Amino acid sequence: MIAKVIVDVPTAQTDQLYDYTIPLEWKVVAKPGVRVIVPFGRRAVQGFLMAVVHESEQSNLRALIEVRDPVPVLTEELLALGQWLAAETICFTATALAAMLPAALKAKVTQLLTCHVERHELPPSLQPLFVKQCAVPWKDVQPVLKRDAATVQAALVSGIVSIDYDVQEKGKKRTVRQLQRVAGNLDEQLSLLSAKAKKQRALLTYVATAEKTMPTTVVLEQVGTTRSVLTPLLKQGILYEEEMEVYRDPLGSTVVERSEPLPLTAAQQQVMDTVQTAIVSDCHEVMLLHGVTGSGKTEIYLQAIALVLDKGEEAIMLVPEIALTPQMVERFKARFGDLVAILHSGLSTGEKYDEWRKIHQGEVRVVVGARSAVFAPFSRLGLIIIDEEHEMSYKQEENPRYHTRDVAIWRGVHHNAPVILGSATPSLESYARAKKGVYTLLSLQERVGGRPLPDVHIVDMREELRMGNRSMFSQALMDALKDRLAKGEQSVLFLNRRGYATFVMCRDCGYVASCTHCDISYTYHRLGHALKCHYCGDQTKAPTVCCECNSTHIRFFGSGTQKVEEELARVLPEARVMRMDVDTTRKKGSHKRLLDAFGAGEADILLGTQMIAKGLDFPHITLVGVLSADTMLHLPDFRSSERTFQLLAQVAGRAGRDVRPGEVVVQTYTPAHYSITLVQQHDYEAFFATEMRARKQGGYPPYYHMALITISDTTLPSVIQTAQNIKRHLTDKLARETVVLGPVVSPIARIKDRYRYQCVLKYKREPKLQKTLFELMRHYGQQRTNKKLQVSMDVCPYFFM
Ligand SMILES: Nc1ncnc2c1ncn2[C@@H]1O[C@H](COP(=O)(O)OP(=O)(O)OP(=O)(O)O)[C@@H](O)[C@H]1O
Ligand SMILES: [Zn+2]
Repeated sequence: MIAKVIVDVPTAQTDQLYDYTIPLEWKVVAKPGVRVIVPFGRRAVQGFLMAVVHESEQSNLRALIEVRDPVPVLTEELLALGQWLAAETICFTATALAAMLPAALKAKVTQLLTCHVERHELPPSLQPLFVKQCAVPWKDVQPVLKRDAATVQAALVSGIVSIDYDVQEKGKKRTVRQLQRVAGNLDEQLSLLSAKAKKQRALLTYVATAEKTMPTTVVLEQVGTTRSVLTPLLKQGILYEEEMEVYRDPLGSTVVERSEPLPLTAAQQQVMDTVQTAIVSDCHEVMLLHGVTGSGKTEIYLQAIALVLDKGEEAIMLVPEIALTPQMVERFKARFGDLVAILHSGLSTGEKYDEWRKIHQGEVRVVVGARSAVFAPFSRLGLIIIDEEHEMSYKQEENPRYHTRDVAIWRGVHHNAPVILGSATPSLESYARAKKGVYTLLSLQERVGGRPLPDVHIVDMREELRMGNRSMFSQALMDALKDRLAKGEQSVLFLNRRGYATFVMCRDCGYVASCTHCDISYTYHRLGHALKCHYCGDQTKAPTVCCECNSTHIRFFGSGTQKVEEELARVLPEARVMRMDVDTTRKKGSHKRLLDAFGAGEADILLGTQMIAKGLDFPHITLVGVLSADTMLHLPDFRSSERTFQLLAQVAGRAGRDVRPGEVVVQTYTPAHYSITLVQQHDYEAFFATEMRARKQGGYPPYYHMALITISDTTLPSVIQTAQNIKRHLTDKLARETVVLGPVVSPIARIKDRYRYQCVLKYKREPKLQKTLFELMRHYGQQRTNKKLQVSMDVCPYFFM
């Protein structure tokens, strides 16, 4: 038997499969999808076992050293997906495969495989091993295996013994000892005990009559006794303890009340009919659900998932990281209870591993999660939903640089399962595809219950300044806030920034404090009076004198959430303000605590960043204020208008979701920009048309494809040299119609002491793209002379910085 292995070595020549013989002791576990340790050159490296075959064309095969998993961690489907992903995104297959696993499995430490006794019918050759304990390291079984392989295999196949990771492994699995009674008649067992041993009798009776097995500690507590009473019962073999795995529960002890499906509105029902047909007919189809904010998209997701579960299949529900609010999670837990696993970056490595294991072992059938949950190892996938499909966080910004939408569609095709993309403001790419009929377009034009979309007022901040108002709040916003305070209604203030001030500048010489390792200005944080670099994390004390001219006129520009909070306290001292940003939600569970408190009416104004733009569904919010709508509009990125429109529409969507109508005040310095005026008119169609014209004119997606190649190195001349070589190579190899822009210096010219240059490709059709980029990757990945050089490639770039 020969194992075909992809080794996890970034400098491997190609994504070639290397062949290894499988030693006898690993045969039972060496299946496609397990991680293995193999000899590679003079080292032992990790790899993925891709296939087991009978013959090899390679000569002088070496044996694999070890198998790391008792059962495959990747299904055959995911192995194939990994190969596709590597080719599509120009990265090594091993990198793509590793991206599908939870962090706990990415650690390089060797996990100990253990052999457990499951039933007391051990074959004689195995008995000596298990006299004292019911689990032994797998390596102890190997000598037996060499002598008597058939018996061991039979014991594994019939489930008398099983192989698993070492349960004691720290941080990976959590276990408790549970108390159980050996089978048999309770009265007979009681008769074995002395009549005077009242505590022992009580304990035994309790265990015998309890409805379910419980941890030993709980039983002892319930019976009101101690371990000393238990010990004799264990010795006599009437009770025994078993190590049981317990999952860490990310929701903690919160009890979620069950919810029932709501009767759908006519518009929802119409959408649901199409979705249902797709689900029932087992056909792959991509549906784009364009539904305005508050139109009841989530209820459709819930009912679609219920249909899939009825069919005995599984569903993946993807939400942007930032929208994965406790509110959202609870809606799914409330409907599907323990059938749901949750995956997001707020979980600890251990919690993520537990949630992943529930999926892997088939204990749950729905996963609600951020980007990487698209790789959930389900085998009977019936539906994938991507909520807020336009969100940038669906694009991974490190290798493999995939877009979640593409992966979801690949899996949908593989499983003959529908994919639903949902958004109030679909990405231009998706909407264009829906208009062309590539996706099925479904739409919900109105809010549930016929509630109106909020009135949007645009305030020209230049005008405010001219009238002498220099504060960060316009008169209109101030009046509206006061009005809500008087009525006891809630408001949301949205600021597209965090920190206290965006940058620190000397008013005399204009010097701006910036990071010494990155060409980016520092952000001032009031806590600790510190300057932080948001790129490399560098931190320093805020200056009191300018380091250029020694002036003391240092000013903190911009307005972060902290500064707005202070300002609010000054101008509206009676208002109870709650601030929600990265700094106030760092602690685990704080996100939920803040939102619960706001929902319970403990604050009048919720002030926050992106974090509050999405998914919030609070009935008492009647006012939304956007402090500065332009922050994103002027970024050097062709998608900046689209992002501005999407974000404003989302934030506005938080207002007036219940009986009382909502109002939105948008403060801006560019009131005439179509991204802003069309939000006021709630006109996505018009925005789409206008923006599509701009894209066509500029030669941008969805009319053209783009690819971004970023070159970075520690010295400027070598970056420029390499960038020019790359440009030449691309121009030589690619079609004449393909435009190769650059090399130019990247918008952020230096990060972590590395200089950065970029080339941008624009093309309609470029059959040689993959091949050419792989050549570059291999060439520069191998150049050992200069380890500092990095060339990164992104074939669907979302960040051009
Ligand atoms: N059929 C229905 N009957 C009554 N209420 C409903 C119905 N469908 C949805 N709702 C309620 O309407 C509100 C808005 O629905 P939901 O949050 O699903 O909208 P959404 O389209 O997902 O919004 P957003 O995109 O803004 O997050 C919720 O409070 C929800 O419980
Ligand atoms: Zn820095």
